Amino acid sequence: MASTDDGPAREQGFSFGGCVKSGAVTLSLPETLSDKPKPELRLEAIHIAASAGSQVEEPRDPSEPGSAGDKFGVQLQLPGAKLKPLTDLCSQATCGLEGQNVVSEAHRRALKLSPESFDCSFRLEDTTILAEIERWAKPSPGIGVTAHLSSLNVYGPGDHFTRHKDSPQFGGRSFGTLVIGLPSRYTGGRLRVWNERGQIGVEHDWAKQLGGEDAGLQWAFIALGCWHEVQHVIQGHRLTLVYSLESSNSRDISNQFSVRPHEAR
Ligand SMILES: O=C(O)CCC(=O)C(=O)O
Ligand SMILES: [Fe+2]
Repeated sequence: MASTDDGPAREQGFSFGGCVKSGAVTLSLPETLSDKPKPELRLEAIHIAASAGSQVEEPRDPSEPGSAGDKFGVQLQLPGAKLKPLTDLCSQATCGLEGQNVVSEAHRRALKLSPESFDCSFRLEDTTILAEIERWAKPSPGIGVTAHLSSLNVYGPGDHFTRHKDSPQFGGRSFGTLVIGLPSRYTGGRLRVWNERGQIGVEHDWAKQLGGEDAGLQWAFIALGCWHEVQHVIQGHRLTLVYSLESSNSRDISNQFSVRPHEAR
């Protein structure tokens, strides 16, 4: 898989991203009943024109309180995929509030699945993404990067994640988060990132880029300590793989990753 430069966003060392070429991505889910075949979802960002009989999701007022029960009542038709086997396995995503992990739809409304509950045909190691993160986010040589898959996130209409900072992990060796956007059609759901002082913002608007002839997987790096949010999804489903990034260097490196590149190099 090749990776492409995303221009101005890359100038901001605290968050940058790109696109890796990819065909369809398959998600394999555990068998729910022993006599049923293992469910598989094939995700492709191909636009399907609405036709008679197809179900279309209505945009929802983001301020409208939603319940998990009605969230997937009307399903977006993903080509070759129905999301229900996936969403049935997911749980409501939590967020850290006053030191506690809680479900608060005001702060985060999304579903999530932990890595042991699915298998994904996307292989980060077959891409140049980690090499690019090492190259662009790393101020000094010799720092290796390890990515730990933390979850698959599913954002349906009205779902979002308000502005937050990710928690440090790995005894001070985490330096950021990698988000991979799986191919699906949706609107809204922009990922906005600000530097740690909240002054400069970068926007990763993947919905705009999906579904073209050369659709690929979008990715974004978010340096630890930076504010970020996922804006409300309006239509469709936004599916992301989220990785925590660990540095092989045991020094506290978070400050080095959050400076702008022209200051760092
Ligand atoms: O799904 C995303 O785009 C980002 C999720 C996020 O910020 C997180 O999991 O901490
Ligand atoms: Fe986050």
